[in-house]
Amino acid sequence: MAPMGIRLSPLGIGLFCLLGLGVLYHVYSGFLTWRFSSFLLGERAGDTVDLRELLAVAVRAAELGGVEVKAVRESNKLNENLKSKTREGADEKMTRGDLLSNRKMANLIKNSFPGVQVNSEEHLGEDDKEEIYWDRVIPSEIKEIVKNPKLVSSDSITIWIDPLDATQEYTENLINYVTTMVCVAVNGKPVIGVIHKPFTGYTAWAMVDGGSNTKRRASYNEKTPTIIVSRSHSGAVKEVTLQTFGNQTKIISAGGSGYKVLSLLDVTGNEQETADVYIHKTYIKKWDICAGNAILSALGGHMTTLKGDDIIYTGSDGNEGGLLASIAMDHNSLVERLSSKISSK
Ligand SMILES: Nc1ncnc2c1ncn2[C@@H]1O[C@H](COP(=O)(O)O)[C@@H](OP(=O)(O)O)[C@H]1O
Ligand SMILES: [Mg+2]
Ligand SMILES: [Mg+2]
Ligand SMILES: [Mg+2]
Repeated sequence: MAPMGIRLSPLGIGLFCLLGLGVLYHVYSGFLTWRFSSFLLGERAGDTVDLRELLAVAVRAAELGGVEVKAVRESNKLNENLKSKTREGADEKMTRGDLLSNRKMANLIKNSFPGVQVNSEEHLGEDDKEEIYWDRVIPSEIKEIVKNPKLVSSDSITIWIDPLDATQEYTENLINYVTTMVCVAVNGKPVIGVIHKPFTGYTAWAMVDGGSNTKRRASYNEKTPTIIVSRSHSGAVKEVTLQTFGNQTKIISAGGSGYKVLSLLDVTGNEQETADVYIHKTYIKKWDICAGNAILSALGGHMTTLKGDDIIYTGSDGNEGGLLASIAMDHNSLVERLSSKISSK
């Protein structure tokens, strides 16, 4: 008999310890898995990263950012302010939705892959840092489509984040145009694209030579295409489009570069208009277009400057040459049709 009247059986002690270990494992497993695989995979500059993991974290980041975007819009406290002016003199707005989404997206990606270059539209200050990590679980939907890991050097990677695309429309409560986007470029080529619609919950993703959860439509009108263009940064795009494709050409004005790329795909049932070609005439930033470019490339489509040049997603954040995006069409012939009209505008 023990002094306090409690008999300590070795079996009981063993079971108690096992239970305790189980609880500790449950609480810390995500963190430990992350630490351990960081150690194994290595995310310091010059080491390798798995593109399939980057795809999974990009999807997670776009979804988490989307939660913030939606919550701020629903709170009606946008704290809208003027960030700057575009070259054409339009207001470049920023809201609490842009900032909070950026905070989630940029922290998640930077913390989980500290060795890769991340360029985000919004600034992440010291006070904005958050200890959030990806749990390193690749969703089964991704594993079923992208069967194998794809290792590349982390030095070759540039990630582009747009925490809220179509801010102008967001402030006008035209929420269907709004997306969050992540793009992974390898040696400047857009290879992974994620476009998420926070207000419908739809996410399109694709990896070049890897697979995609979205597809092209069954048919496109190449002869008299429906053209989708910007509603708030249009420049002379309508004029040029009508001169190129004729006065009967249907032009859709829509907000958001992510939204306009989705309009070229088979995403019916997600509150999407559909179009055949996306044209943008003014200056635009790489975080606005990289994800769409990657998705189109993965599906066999094209996004180029208006002159047909590839856009390189390293270095400066601006794209000077406008934008022409198409899929399942003779892209070169579109470039030729446009080029004579562009040079005179
Ligand atoms: N001339 C320009 N200068 C700077 N950004 C531009 C631009 N034209 C378009 N953009 C950006 O490209 C995105 C899509 O624009 P649009 O809706 O006009 O097609 C928007 O991104 P953000 O909302 O992320 O800032 C917008 O700010
Ligand atoms: Mg944008
Ligand atoms: Mg933005
Ligand atoms: Mg912006």
